[in-house]
Amino acid sequence: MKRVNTGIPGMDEVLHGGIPERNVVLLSGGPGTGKSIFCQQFLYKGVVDYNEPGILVALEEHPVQIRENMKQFGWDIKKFEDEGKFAIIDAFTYGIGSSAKKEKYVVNDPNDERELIDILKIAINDIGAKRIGLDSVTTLYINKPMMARKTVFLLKRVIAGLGCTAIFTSQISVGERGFGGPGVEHAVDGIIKLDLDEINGELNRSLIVWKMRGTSHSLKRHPFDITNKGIVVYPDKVLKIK
Ligand SMILES: Nc1ncnc2c1ncn2[C@@H]1O[C@H](COP(=O)(O)OP(=O)(O)OP(=O)(O)O)[C@@H](O)[C@H]1O
Repeated sequence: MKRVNTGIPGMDEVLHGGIPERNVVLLSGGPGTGKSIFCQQFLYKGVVDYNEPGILVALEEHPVQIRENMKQFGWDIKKFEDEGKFAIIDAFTYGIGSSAKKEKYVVNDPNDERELIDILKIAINDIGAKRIGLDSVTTLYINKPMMARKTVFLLKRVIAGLGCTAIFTSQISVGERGFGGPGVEHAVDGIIKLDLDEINGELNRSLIVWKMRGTSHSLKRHPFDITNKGIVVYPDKVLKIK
């Protein structure tokens, strides 16, 4: 089976070789745990190191802000957007008129999953995308939890059907035990949980792979850092939080 390298140092070791191709992975965590950075690194390194075009579906942040945030890690995506190897789908600035017009791919109503899927399909075909990051999937069903499973399956069919591999970020509260609700947790192919825990007066970052269809993987809680070059995972270290 083909695997997709995450582009995150140490992470492929934790996944025993990378994410199985066409998997949709839920990247779940509380506020500030590093979900957006993980997702952006997966996409950026995909283009730069593996020549795999990527699409970021932006539901939580302004595309301009995303480009700026990525730059602080040295990830300048504008160049790759111009070369047709990277695309941002703006599903954030809807309803505020002119600023949305500056973006090439714009979703006018993210509550209409058909529109989102149509634009996603166009963008995938335009750039030959292999990787999708959707930040965050929570936004798509926060007002309609009964629709979560249906929405995720719709997206999964399109993404896997077109040969892409995806990371969907999922927002949970501090201390919450789940990953984003049963409808979503069972529908996705993989779950990676990012955590921030206070130990001896200091916040510690760690992650754990809860499930990953198509591969064995580490069952340990691995510490990771966010550096000025992005996320680094320590596959040989284990963090005990209890
Ligand atoms: N240049 C940097 N170097 C080190 N750490 C950084 C840097 N930039 C941001 N961070 C850390 O990353 C955190 C934000 O990460 P990120 O935006 O990926 O979180 P998130 O899980 O998506 O959060 P939310 O759900 O609240 O949007 C910051 O709170 C900060 O601790």
